Amino acid sequence: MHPLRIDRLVHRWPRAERCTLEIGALSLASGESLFLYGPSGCGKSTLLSAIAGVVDVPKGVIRVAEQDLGALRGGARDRFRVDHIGIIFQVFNLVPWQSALENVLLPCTFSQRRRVRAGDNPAGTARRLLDELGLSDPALASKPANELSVGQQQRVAAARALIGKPDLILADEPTSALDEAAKAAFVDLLARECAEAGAALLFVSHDRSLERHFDRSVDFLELNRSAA
Ligand SMILES: Nc1ncnc2c1ncn2[C@@H]1O[C@H](COP(=O)(O)OP(=O)(O)OP(=O)(O)O)[C@@H](O)[C@H]1O
Repeated sequence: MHPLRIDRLVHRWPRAERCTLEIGALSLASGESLFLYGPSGCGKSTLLSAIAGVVDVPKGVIRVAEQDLGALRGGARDRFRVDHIGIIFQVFNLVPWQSALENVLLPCTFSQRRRVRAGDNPAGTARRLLDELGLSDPALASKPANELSVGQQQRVAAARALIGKPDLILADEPTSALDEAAKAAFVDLLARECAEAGAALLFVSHDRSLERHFDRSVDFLELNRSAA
């Protein structure tokens, strides 16, 4: 089973002069981590949005866990996304008034698959993930997300993406607010947690200093013919 397989993908934003994406092929094996690097504005976030099924692609096929996303519509696509994909956004998109623990458990409230895969005690699993990601203090787990530091919020977002073992984790430059040492530590931890959960990791960034933490790295401008 491939967590991700992309074939001849083309995407153009409305009113854009040219295509943002023209990608021949890209695939990820289970447990594999891929670092996709490229300059600001080259289309990395657009690619992740297409894989997450939040923007439509008029041409090409995106398969997540062997499911063709183009064959799913509306609610079915939304359910598929939360069942199979964990997403760490550039801005973490935490629910600000909910505690760190409640934020981590969110996918389990929307997805039965994630709830079952989180084990008999999803709250215990959430605490373990927070602990492994460096938020072991119970006082932090019960704090509202908007009272956490940026680095702490990032760890909550990573735990939320990982809970219930989705097949694929998409990470959109989640380290931009951190200093060099914290960045490296976070990426290392994230790659390890993904490998342990058997999830494939697609991490996009402009910062090549992070490259060494991943199994494979690809230059977005080479992958994407529209940049040529
Ligand atoms: N919702 C949108 N509507 C129209 N155009 C968009 C939209 N989102 C992005 N774009 C355009 O698509 C191109 C690629 O943007 P994208 O955000 O994918 O780049 P990126 O590589 O992720 O950049 P960054 O590293 O700065 O986040 C840009 O020219 C941008 O203006």
